[in-house]
Amino acid sequence: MKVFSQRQIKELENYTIENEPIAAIDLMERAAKKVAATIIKHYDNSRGIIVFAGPGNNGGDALATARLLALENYKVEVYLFNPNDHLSADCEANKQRLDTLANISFNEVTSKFQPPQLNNDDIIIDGLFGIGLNKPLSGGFAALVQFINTAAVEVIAIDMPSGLFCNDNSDNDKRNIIRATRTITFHSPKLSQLLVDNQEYIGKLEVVDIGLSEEKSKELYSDFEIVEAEQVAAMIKSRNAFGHKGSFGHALLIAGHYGMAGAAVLAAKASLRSGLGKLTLHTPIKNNDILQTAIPEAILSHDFSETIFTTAVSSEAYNAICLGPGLGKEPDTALAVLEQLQMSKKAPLVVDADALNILGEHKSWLQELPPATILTPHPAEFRRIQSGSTDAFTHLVDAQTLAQRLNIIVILKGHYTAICAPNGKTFFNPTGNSGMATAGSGDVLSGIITSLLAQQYSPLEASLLGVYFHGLAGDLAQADLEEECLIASDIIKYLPLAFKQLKYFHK
Ligand SMILES: NC(=O)C1=CN([C@@H]2O[C@H](COP(=O)(O)OP(=O)(O)OC[C@H]3O[C@@H](n4cnc5c(N)ncnc54)[C@H](O)[C@@H]3O)[C@@H](O)[C@H]2O)[C@@H](O)CC1
Ligand SMILES: Nc1ncnc2c1ncn2[C@@H]1O[C@H](COP(=O)(O)OP(=O)(O)O)[C@@H](O)[C@H]1O
Ligand SMILES: [K+]
Repeated sequence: MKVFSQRQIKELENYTIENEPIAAIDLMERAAKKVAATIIKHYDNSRGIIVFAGPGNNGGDALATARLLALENYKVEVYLFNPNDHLSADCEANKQRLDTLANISFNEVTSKFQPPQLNNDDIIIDGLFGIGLNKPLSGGFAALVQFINTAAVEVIAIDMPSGLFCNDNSDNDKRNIIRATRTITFHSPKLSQLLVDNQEYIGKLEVVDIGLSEEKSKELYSDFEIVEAEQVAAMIKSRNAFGHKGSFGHALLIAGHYGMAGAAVLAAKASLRSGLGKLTLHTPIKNNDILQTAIPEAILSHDFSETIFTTAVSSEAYNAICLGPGLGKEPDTALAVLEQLQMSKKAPLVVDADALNILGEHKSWLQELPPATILTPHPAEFRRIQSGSTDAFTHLVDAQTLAQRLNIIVILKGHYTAICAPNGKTFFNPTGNSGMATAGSGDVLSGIITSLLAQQYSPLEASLLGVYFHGLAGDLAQADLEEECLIASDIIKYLPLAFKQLKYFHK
């Protein structure tokens, strides 16, 4: 599913109006019916509804929704804010349509606003501004947003929480953005709705279909996409019935300083549970007993050091290499990481965890990353290697720039993990849940991706498929175990089910 810009959504709307064809006011009515139906689904008509409408089409949606709810016997109080004595045509038309209804209290605010008394179980509908916002809110609208945000009632935003831009909010004044309980957005999620920073404004996101042209949606190009099950299911290779362990790749995992052998176990198990033929695990000598016991399927390669990684390994024998889980950051390990990067030009490479932290301390070494390398930073790791910013949109842009500059893939982990490809495209992953916010989940992901790389999936396929599988296994685990109880090993335990679900997606 593509994620469209504000301009593209407008284009889609105009195309639909001209070619369906449908009058703009009827498209607004269709949108409002979806909003009203969603509200009716969640809240019965004992709840008082206070509608705040702005002067544009978002306000028009809000007025139409107010009318539809009043017709369902909700008690509705409307405030239409029209400080410049100018309403969009369809907002004006919906204002006229309200006139015919007796059971709505309607107030048009042109200058002074007397805030209403609110009861605790009232619901505010925020229809001030949608995707047409063109500058941060200020003045009277900012004051109104602050009033709404201090009210102890549920707030439902239409299309966007008012004050939030569709893309970049890094310079926005965050005090002047509606903090909604629920946002009902039209057609598809907007970019800012996928970013962690904005969740406190969006609340629960619901996407409603308002019948915009599918033909035009297909035609429009977007750099941003949300991955779909069908798309990744189609990537899965069939397994040769006559295949032997050499047919399914030999991966090298360099992981686990003494005291962090668990990271190596998790990555190793996840790789073997994802179709890999053979795994060599390079690790300090002291990890021998625990690893031989915990993961007998892996072949061990011992470092010269008892406790840390100090010696790079020739990449010749391997189809994929993973460098980083639980590696530590000792100076000798850092030098070995540099050497490993220089020696890994032949096999596709995944760089994770402490190997990323080492790159953060030696930024010039990023130049040594072989083309098509996959980096898997969580936000703190990404800050160390690339971006001083704490803003999620800036992170995304910086990750895209890094991927393009070094011709690599950057997987920015989190809810809606962003997979930034070297050609400028970014894919958001829809699977996964907060139960996966538990130590070791990232090691599992590196293991899965490395395994897929070794099986000859392209770096982009391995990233998209790996991240999707990881999240799906987490979701299946969560369905049985509850988020609170999930640990990283459970993600591995549910990988077989995740594979099954995707492999038989089309059957
Ligand atoms: N795009 C679609 O497919 C559809 C859109 N609809 C609605 O239309 C909305 C977009 O409508 P509009 O383009 O009229 O835009 P909005 O209603 O979001 O806001 C535009 C109005 O607000 C003013 N404005 C923008 N930023 C301001 C600021 N910081 N301070 C004060 N005034 C400001 C603009 O000058 C304009 O008058 C969508 O969010 C959605 O709610 C629906 O009616 C139906 C379908
Ligand atoms: N709330 C969440 N929703 C979806 N996925 C999540 C969530 N929290 C964490 N994850 C996933 O779990 C993994 C955590 O990785 P990471 O932070 O590197 O863990 P660790 O370093 O402990 O192994 C990432 O793949 C991330 O996308
Ligand atoms: K809104």
